[in-house]
Amino acid sequence: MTAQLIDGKKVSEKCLNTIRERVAQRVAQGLRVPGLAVILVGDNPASAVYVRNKNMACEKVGFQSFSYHLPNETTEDELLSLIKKLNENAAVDGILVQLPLPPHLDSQKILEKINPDKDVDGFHPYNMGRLSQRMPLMRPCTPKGIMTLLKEYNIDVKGKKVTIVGASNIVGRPMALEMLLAGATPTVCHRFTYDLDKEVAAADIVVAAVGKPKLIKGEWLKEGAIVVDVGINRLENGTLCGDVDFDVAVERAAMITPVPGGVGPMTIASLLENTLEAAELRD
Ligand SMILES: Nc1nc(=O)c2c([nH]1)NC[C@@H]1CN(c3ccc(C(=O)N[C@@H](CCC(=O)O)C(=O)O)cc3)C=[N+]21
Repeated sequence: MTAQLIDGKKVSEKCLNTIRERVAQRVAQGLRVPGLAVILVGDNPASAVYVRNKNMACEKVGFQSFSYHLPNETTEDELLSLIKKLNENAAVDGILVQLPLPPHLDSQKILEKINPDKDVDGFHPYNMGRLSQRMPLMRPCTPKGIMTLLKEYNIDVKGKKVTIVGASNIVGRPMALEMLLAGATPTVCHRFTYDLDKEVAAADIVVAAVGKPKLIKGEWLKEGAIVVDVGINRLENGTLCGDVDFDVAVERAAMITPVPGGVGPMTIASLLENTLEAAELRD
């Protein structure tokens, strides 16, 4: 069996079209265009690519985008005063501080200063707490995008065993909360997990979010599993590769997301959805 590809690029374009129409309706009603502010500190080359993709997506849907590229030496006070200014700016509905930040900046401390109503990443403890208590407001973009993608492909997660590999604040943990909310039975694996291969083999759905190329072997998968690969690893030859050994996995899985063109574009679609929702809530 060869797995069906889950086309995140296609689904994300459909999401962006819906957003574009809703923005046009807002404008027709005399409402303001949603505004998204993206702050990039330093010059991580991968971050620069993502920020460019976000700006292009904003343009596509008709959002106003505010882009801040600060030098690597930016101090905590300087970054906090920019966040304060954006919290107070009525034209800004969403604020995103691109991670990772340079090591001298404490990202947790900084993210907590974003007004939770404008926290379109969903990383503020208030929004994480809301999700953990089954009352989500702003939902972290990558897990949200994955839930949208599964729904588009009519994959019902209720009752399914879902193994999530990676327990980060930005993907693994909120992914587990989204899966719980949707009625799945999630298991979260991390660096101290014994027998990762057995945890993966038990899963109906595997979500890989560790950032280690081909860590998840195709042979581990249950025959007919659904595989969601969040990893974006740039190899020395310049090509991108996921956390799953795709070539073997594609022969065992029923469905699989490619890298690129899988989860990445859905993350951006969710970010724009969150920004539109933030604007609607602030109207
Ligand atoms: N505060 C914050 N929020 C984030 O949402 C956030 C972040 N920081 N830091 C980095 C990660 C990563 N991320 C991606 C966004 C788009 C693609 C994307 O568009 N990927 C395309 C192209 C990838 C490429 O060509 O490099 C694809 O997978 O097809 C990937 C990854 C958002 N992140």
